[in-house]
Amino acid sequence: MMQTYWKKGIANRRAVFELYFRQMPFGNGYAIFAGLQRVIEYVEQLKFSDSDIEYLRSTDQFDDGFLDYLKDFKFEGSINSAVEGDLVFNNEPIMQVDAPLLVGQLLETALLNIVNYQTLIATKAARIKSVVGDDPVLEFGTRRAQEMDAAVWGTRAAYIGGFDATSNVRAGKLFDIPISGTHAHALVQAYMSDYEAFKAYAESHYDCVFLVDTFDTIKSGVPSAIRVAKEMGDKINFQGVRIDSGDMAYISKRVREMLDEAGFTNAKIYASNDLDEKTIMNLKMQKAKIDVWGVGTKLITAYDQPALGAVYKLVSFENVTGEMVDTIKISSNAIKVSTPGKKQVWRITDLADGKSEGDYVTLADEDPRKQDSIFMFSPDYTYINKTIERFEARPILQHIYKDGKLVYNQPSLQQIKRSSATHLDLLWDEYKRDLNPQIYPVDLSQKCYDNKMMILHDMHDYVNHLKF
Ligand SMILES: Nc1ncnc2c1ncn2[C@@H]1O[C@H](COP(=O)(O)OP(=O)(O)OP(=O)(O)O)[C@@H](O)[C@H]1O
Ligand SMILES: O=P(O)(O)OC[C@H]1O[C@H](OP(=O)(O)OP(=O)(O)O)[C@H](O)[C@@H]1O
Ligand SMILES: O=C(O)c1cccnc1
Repeated sequence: MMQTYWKKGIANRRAVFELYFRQMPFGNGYAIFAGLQRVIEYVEQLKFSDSDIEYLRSTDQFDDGFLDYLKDFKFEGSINSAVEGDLVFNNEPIMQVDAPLLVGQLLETALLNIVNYQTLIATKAARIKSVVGDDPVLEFGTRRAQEMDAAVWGTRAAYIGGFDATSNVRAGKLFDIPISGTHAHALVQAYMSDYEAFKAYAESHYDCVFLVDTFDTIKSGVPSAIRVAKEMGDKINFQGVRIDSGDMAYISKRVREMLDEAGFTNAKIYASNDLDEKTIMNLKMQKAKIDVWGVGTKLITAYDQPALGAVYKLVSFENVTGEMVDTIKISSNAIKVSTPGKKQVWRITDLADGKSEGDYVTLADEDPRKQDSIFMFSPDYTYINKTIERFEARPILQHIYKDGKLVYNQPSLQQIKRSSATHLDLLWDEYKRDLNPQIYPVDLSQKCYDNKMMILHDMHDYVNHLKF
């Protein structure tokens, strides 16, 4: 496509692309945006090396002139985006590229790859965090992640979404995420004895969490952990034990009794084994005595919904006379009809209660802050509407790149994580429940809606009059 644009002389025409997803992941009431840091890293290194160009030449698909042009390629144009940790919803732009057509086109797949994955994992993490409450929850997924990059960036996204620490030490180093972990069954198997293994571990570590389920949790694992903790006394910090199999409600209660009877009332019970928000909620209902949750596979692979499904669509394009013309993608499936025009998303907060009323999608030249009231209506069911009078409108898409230059000061990961929790506080609980949440309104301004309808009718007219 880049070669076509270049050869046909439209490569430098201004094009606006927007990235959005159509359905809320996991049936959740909100999603947590993540991926911007990696998008910036990607854009910063965007160029074609000599070996890239030689490779492209070897495919015999490209003109020499086009390949010469690629030698000096660099990102130019502007990117507006939701910022990491903010809440985002379906059918609203969460990233926007306003750039020469060829540049915007090149970014499509990379941006989708990054935002689709990281937003999905941050959202899954937030769902899990919502059921663990104040208990610590640890990211344990690296061994099951879809390769190493997913493990590291997925860990970062999970941290944004509410996880407290990770067993991925590289993610700890790269992003300053707290690291935490216990030990595996192999250590116990190497000694073929719980007691010998825990003793060896205790003699080589200060902080100790013993994995007690290798042979028999109640008969061997926990008694051995207690014995080692007593023998080592102050020489170690006996943090607790981890259970990784069996009926975790029953076993955790038994383990709690044993630890308490031995005087280790502060020792914590860690649990892992295919946990997710459903199992955790269920274990809590059963009053399982679990203090710390280790979650791996089902978080890092977004097990119950492995793709967010975000798309990247051309919404406006410069015509031959230099005017911007809004574009549409039509489908017989209503949800797949794109909304034309360069847009902005405004989070509307009712000043009376400080809670979010919904998101209001306008064309980019509209500013609801200049209005006394906003008429919000559902674009699918226009009879569902409301007028808001005392409100605050916060723009969700922020300037990240302007005319090729990075203009966004990236906050620290800690700030991002905190901002995510603050944004969630502004959402009514009805949108935050795990099961069948209320649907958060994402409404189009009248101007944006009318523009869409007009273009839709024009395109239908055009198609109906085609003759071949
Ligand atoms: N009391 C409980 N209520 C609901 N789910 C539980 C309870 N206890 C354990 N689970 C979950 O049930 C599943 C049990 O899986 P599975 O049978 O594979 O584990 P296991 O046999 O105990 O151990 P292993 O992983 O070694 O095979 C896990 O997802 C676990 O988190
Ligand atoms: O279950 P997850 O949520 O993915 O959490 C991580 C799992 O990884 C480890 O298991 P391991 O690879 O040793 O296999 P196991 O299932 O036999 O314990 C650990 O003991 C957890 O069970
Ligand atoms: O530290 C742990 O106990 C751990 C880490 C990753 C996966 N499973 C367990």
